[in-house]
Amino acid sequence: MMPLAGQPLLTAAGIRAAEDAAIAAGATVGSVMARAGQEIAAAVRRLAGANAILIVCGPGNNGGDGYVVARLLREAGLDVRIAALAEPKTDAAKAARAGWAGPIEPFVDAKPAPILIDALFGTGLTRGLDAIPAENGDTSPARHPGLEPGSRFLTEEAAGHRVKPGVTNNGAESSSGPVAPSPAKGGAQSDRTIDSATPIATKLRALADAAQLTIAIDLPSGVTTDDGRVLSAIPSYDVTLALAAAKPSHLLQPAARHCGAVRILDIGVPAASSVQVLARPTLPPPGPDAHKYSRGMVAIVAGSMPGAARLASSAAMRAGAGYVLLLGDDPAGPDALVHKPFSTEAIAETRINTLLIGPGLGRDAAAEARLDAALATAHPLVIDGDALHLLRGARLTQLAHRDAPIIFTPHGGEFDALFGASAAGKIERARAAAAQSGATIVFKGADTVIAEPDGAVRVAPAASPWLSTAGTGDVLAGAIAAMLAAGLAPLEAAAAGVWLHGEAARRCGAAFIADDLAQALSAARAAL
Ligand SMILES: NC(=O)C1=CN([C@@H]2O[C@H](COP(=O)(O)OP(=O)(O)OC[C@H]3O[C@@H](n4cnc5c(N)ncnc54)[C@H](O)[C@@H]3O)[C@@H](O)[C@H]2O)[C@H](O)CC1
Ligand SMILES: [K+]
Repeated sequence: MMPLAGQPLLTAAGIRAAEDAAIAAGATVGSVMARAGQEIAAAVRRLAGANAILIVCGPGNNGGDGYVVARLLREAGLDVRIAALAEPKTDAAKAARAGWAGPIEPFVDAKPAPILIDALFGTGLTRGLDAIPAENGDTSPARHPGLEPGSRFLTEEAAGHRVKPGVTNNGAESSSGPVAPSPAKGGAQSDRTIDSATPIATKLRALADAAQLTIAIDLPSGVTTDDGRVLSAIPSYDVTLALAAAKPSHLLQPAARHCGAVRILDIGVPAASSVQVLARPTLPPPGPDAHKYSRGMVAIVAGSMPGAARLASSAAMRAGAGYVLLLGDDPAGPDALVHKPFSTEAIAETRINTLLIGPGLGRDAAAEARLDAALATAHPLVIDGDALHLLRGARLTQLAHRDAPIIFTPHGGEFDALFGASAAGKIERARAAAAQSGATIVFKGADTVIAEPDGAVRVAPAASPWLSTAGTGDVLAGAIAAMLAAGLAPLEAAAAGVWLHGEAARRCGAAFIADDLAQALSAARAAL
């Protein structure tokens, strides 16, 4: 089982191409499924201990994986039952089904077990779960008033989320040794009678609620593969075992929160992609000949809200910049922070390695003048906050003519204002914005996506939700500016800044403030 960091992210089409390449090299779908089954069964045995297992199988190859796993676990002496949504449709799934000697329960009538394994749908899911007619059960509108197959998806909000303590998306659970079943969960829910006439997602939630450990094979059934959408009111799993490679929906919200801890299983299908999970950066400490300018000089343009620029300055210093210059009228900040009034001469200082503009800049005429002066320099730029709002239109087009790197750090609102709102996935949107602007885009959020104009992408696993407090974006901008000033390429600088920011947040624990976060960057940097 591999953790996510640094791994390629493959779309449904990408994983099909990888599988085709493996088949061209001598594998068969059946041999790949057999290997997948072995890897999943080994992982389940480590996670589930000796507890009884229910595997729910769908009609495609995800269901096929389920049949193989069931056979292997039963051969290993475990108490395994299968409930099927429909007969297998693919040759490989039919062969896997034929290898299962035990009974098969109809999905709608399945009784829960302490361990639930979801093998209903994987990368082949095309619509919401409740739109799928169950062949072994009746989900017709006549039995389910209001359920029109193909026309009604339950909403996420309707689901309510089952949250289990101690399991995080980036892997807090042990990868060896059985997972001790949690104490009986929510008695009322565990004991409730499962109505065999409910739609698929409702039934799946009931089975999950009654289980002590839930494991999704490849993806939680009911999420898309490529863009993080949740199509039905599905449960949140404890563990998702990703086959061959991680998929974007393992990291993109809201799907990611349904995955639990994601582990990748090597099933002999090599995977490569320019879209990758954010990796821990390699940032060597300063060498013996280092001096303040060789470590990088960051200049930060202040504006009408000086606190934001100070936070960014503090972050740049503690992320490792050798010299931080605050250009504005605010004399406050640590003694190590150099202050100068803003002027076109001061901003043109040739020793500046990176100029950061936006935190607390304001949107008035003075702010516009400072932004135009910043854009007129030849410095590498990090553009955040208010400066992104002022960038719309002609200024954005002019940027394409600059030689030095530019990094934009928009949150969702700033991204929409700059590039337009869209229902497309976050990776696709960030890539298009990077290609259009020529800038490296750090599209912030619970699932930060970094995109380069050449199409390279890094996706960050979920960081601490406590980052949702004022000023943390200013800290991120400062950290990224320090990385760019140190000479890292824009993608690496953005990735390192995002990683340091997430690590600093982890170290801060709960209810921290942005000042604490900036302080914690020193320790995050020291951990590398
Ligand atoms: N990645 C690999 O190399 C391997 C992956 N394997 C597993 O196979 C699935 C993908 O299998 P596939 O058969 O393509 O798709 P699914 O099993 O996810 O389901 C497709 C199945 O379901 C039907 N369907 C989909 N959506 C709907 C809907 N809304 N309504 C009705 N029916 C629907 C569709 O028509 C198909 O019949 C992957 O995730 C892995 O788990 C293999 O092990 C091989 C190696
Ligand atoms: K699944």
